[in-house]
Amino acid sequence: MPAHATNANDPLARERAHLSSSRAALRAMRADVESLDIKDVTANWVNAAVLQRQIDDRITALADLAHTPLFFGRLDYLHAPGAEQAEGAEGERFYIGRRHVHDADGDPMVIDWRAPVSQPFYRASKKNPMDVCTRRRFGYTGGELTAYEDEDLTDTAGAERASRLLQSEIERPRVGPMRDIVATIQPEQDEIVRAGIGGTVCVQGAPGTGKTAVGLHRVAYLLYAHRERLARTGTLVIGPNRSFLHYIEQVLPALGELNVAQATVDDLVAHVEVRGADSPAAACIKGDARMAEVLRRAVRAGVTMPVEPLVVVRGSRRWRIPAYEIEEIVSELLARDIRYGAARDALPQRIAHAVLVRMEAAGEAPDDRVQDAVARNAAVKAAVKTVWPQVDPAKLVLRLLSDADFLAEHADGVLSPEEQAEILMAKPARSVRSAKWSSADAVLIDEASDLVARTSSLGHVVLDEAQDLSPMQYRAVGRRCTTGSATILGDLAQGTTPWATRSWTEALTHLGKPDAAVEELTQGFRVPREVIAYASRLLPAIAPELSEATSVREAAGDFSVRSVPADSLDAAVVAACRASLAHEGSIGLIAADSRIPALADALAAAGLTFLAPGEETSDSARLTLVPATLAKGLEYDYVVLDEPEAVVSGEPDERTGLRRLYVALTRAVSGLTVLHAEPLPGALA
Ligand SMILES: Nc1ncnc2c1ncn2[C@@H]1O[C@H](COP(=O)(O)OP(=O)(O)OP(=O)(O)O)[C@@H](O)[C@H]1O
Repeated sequence: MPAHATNANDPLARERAHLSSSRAALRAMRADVESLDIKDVTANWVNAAVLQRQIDDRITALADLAHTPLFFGRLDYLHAPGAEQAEGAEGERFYIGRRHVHDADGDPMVIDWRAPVSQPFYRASKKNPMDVCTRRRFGYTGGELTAYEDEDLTDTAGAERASRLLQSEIERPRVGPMRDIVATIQPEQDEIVRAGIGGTVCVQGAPGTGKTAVGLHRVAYLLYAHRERLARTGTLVIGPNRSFLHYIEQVLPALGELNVAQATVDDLVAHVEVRGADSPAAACIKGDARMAEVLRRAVRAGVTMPVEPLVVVRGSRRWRIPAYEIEEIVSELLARDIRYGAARDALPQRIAHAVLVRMEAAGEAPDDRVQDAVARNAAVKAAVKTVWPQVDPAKLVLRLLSDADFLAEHADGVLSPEEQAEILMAKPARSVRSAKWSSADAVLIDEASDLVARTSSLGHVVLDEAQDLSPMQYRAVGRRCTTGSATILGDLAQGTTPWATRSWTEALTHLGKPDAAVEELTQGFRVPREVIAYASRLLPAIAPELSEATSVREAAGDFSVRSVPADSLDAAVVAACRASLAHEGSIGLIAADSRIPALADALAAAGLTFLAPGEETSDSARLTLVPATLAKGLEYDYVVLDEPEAVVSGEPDERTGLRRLYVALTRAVSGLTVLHAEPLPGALA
C-alpha cells in the first residue's frame, strides 16, 4: 500500500486529484443551487415557500462535510455497464460515494452508492465477480485520503482476504451519535438494504448485528430507487424512545436524506394525553389482539334498526319509506367491509335513493340534485343520527373501560370475566380529558379511530426494536403501511415487555403482513467476542431457540467482572468510569433505574460530569449515565455495568429481568467492566 503520494504517477496522488476535483465539482453544484432566483418562476408565495424549502434542503444535502469522505470506493468493470446503470456515466471505472457528483458538463464524477452500478462494491466476490475486475477501497484520516486497498476479483486462484480498511473501520472507537456504514455494508446486510419496495422484510438479529444500521440504509436506498412515489406517500422510522431517536437521527441526513419522519409508537397514537400506567396484567390484556374484536363490536353497537317509517316531505308530497326497507339498507352497510364512518356517510344517499325510486314510480323525473337535496333533508338526517350514531373513539374506549356492563356485553366470549375485571378502571373517569389514560389505552383509541375512519398509509415504515410491541401496537403500525411496505427489525432475546413478541410469524400476522420474509443477521459488529460469549450464557434462559452471535471484531475487548464489598460499590463504579475515561471514545455507565440517583450523586461528588442518554457525547463530554431501561439500541465504547442483580430484580419477572441484563451486557464496543456487590444472577455465574 503506498504510504504517501509524492508525484503524479503515484496512484494515490491521482486518487487525491480526483477527490479534489470532485470536491470542487460539488462546490460548483452547490453554488448553482444557491444562485437560483425563484422570483420569476413562482406564481404565489405558497409555491415560493415550498420551492425555497426544497432549495434549502438541496443546499444542505450538497454540503461537503470535511470529515465524511466524498467517495470511499472505486470499481473497475471488465465491460462498460451502460449509462442507465450508472447515473449517466459511461466507461468502466466508477467512484462510489455517499452522493452523486457531476462536473460542469453534467458527467458523473462520483456515483451514488445506491445506483445499480455500485452494487458490486458490496456484493461482488471472487466466486461471483459481477463483471468487476478490481474493487478499490479508500482509507481516510481526518478527511484526508491516505490509503487504498485493491482486490483483484478476476484472480480466482487467490484466497478471499479480509480487508484491513474494512476491519479498521469496524474497530474504530465510537464517539457521538450513530454514524452511517455506507463504506462497509456487508453482503448479507446489502441484501436487506436493497430488497424491493413491494415486500415487507423482517430481520431477526443478535445485538450489534447492524439491524438499526440496515434499516436506516434501507430507507435511504428506497428513497433513491422510488423517490417520487415515496415523496408522495412518505416514510417513517419508528424507534423505542426519544433517546434512541436522538442517537440515530443524524444517519439519514448524513446520507443526504432530510425528510424522513421519526417517531415512537406512543407518538403515532397520541390521541389523548398519557398520564397513567397499567399493571403488567392489565397492559397485557389491553395489548392482546382480542381487544380488536371487542372494539369492533363496541363501535358498531350503537347501530339500531328503525322501528318507525321515515317520512320525507317535499313540496306538497310526502314520501314514506317503511322501517323494513331502511333496515335492509342498514344491514347491507353493516355487512360490507367499509369503515363505520364511511358507511354513516353513505347512509343518507342510500335512503335518498329509496325515496327517488318512489318518486319515479309516481311518474316524477327527479335528477341527481333532487337526490342530494333529499339526502340533506332534516328527516333523513334525524333518522341517520338515531340509526347510525356518530362514534367518538376516545369516549367509546372510556366507556368500555369504565362501564362494566358495556364491557361485558362486547367482550362476551372474547375476554374472561377476570380479564374484564382486570382492565376496568378502578375509579371511572368523568370525561376523556380527565381520564388517566395509559399508553395501552391510547393504542385502543387508535384502533377505534381506525374502525371509524381509515388511517392513512405511508409508503414505507421501518420499525426498530419491534420485539417489544404488543399485538395491538403491531396493528397500529400495520395500519400505517397497509398500502406500503415495512422493514421490521428486532431480537426476540431483547424483548423486555411482559407482552414481548414470541415469534416473528405471529408478529407479522398482527402487522397485517403475514407473508413477509424473515431474515437473520448473525455477524456481530459491536460486541467483542469474549463479551458476547459471556452475555450469551443468558440465552438458554431468555431465548433458547436463538443461537449465539459471532463477533467480527478482531481486537480483544477489555473485559472484567469484579466483586466488591457493598459499601465500596459506588466508589468502585466511579473508579471504573475514571479508568474508562483514560481511553478514547464514549463511556456508558449502565445501572438499574433505582440505582441512578445514588450513582448520579457519586459521580457528581467525584467531579465527573455526565450526560443523559440521547444527549450527544463529544470529545469533552464522554460519560453517559444510562438507566438500564433506556439502554436498548444504544452503544458505548466502554461500558461500566453496575450490579447486575439489581438490573434483573428491577423487572416484574425473572425472564424479563435477565433479558434487560442481556441488553445491558451487549452495549460495549471495546470494553466492559461488570461490578457487583450482590451475587451474580445464577444464569451468568
Ligand atoms: N457493515 C458494517 N460496517 C461497520 N460497522 C457496522 C456494520 N454493521 C453494523 N455496524 C456497526 O455495529 C454497531 C451495531 O449496529 P446496530 O446498532 O445497527 O446493531 P443492532 O443489531 O441494531 O443492535 P441492537 O440489537 O443492540 O440494537 C453500530 O456501531 C454499527 O455502526
